[in-house]
Amino acid sequence: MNELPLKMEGVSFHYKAGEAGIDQVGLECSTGSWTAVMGPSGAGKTTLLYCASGLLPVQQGSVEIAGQNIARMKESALTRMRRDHIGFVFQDYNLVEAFTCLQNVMLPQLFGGPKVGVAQSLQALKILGLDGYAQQYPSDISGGQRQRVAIARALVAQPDMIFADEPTGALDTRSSEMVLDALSTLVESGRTVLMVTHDPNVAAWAQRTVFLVDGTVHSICQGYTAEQLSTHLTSMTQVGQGVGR
Ligand SMILES: Nc1ncnc2c1ncn2[C@@H]1O[C@H](COP(=O)(O)OP(=O)(O)OP(=O)(O)O)[C@@H](O)[C@H]1O
Repeated sequence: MNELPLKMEGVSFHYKAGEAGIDQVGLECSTGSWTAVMGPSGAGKTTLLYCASGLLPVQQGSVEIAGQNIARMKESALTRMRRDHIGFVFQDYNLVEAFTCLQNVMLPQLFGGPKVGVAQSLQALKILGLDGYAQQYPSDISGGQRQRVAIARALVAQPDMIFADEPTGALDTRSSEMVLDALSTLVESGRTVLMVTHDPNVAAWAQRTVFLVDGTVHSICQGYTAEQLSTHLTSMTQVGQGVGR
């Protein structure tokens, strides 16, 4: 069995008929790859991520995660799929404030996810530079540390796919680097990451960047530097505004 962790074919979603969304998006992510999604504001980046992860229902096309088409799944099966195969790292961290960092890392098993031991969870916190923070509560730590707790949770749950939406959005440069290092650790351990970002410096950490314009895939750039991505994004923005068409 050698299924792609993520395969999207002809995926369309519109919030209202004839209005903005995404159109006929195709995207394949191979195991252990890191893909960034960039594009002008309103291009459909978050919509793509939500369709890929089953948070929005696909109206046309198919989305396969680990070989299973989620576009036609019932909600209960989709919930199981998310629990067993998907990790989310979003800008608002998704931590439970009433739980310690350690409890947050162990959270997925409360919902029937894979059994994760205390030692394994402490090790994940350690890998993410959070040694000594296990008994702290989210309200007592910084944004970057909170984000790394969310990544530690993704690390122990070992999902096939990790969806990240502006994972460094609210962080300073040093915290951003620690979070991106943490995502690198996940990718090196064979996880697959699809990440939306508006920041070329963040996208440059990924192996390739998909550019969306007006809800469709405009181009895919492999191995670009932050500067090259920035230049490309500027030209996209002009395309998005109708210049250069
Ligand atoms: N809940 C919604 N209802 C209606 N329209 C929406 C909704 N969410 C997003 N849109 C519209 O769909 C389009 C794509 O939005 P999306 O958030 O996916 O873009 P984006 O590329 O992530 O934008 P940004 O970079 O500004 O976050 C935009 O025109 C947006 O206004």
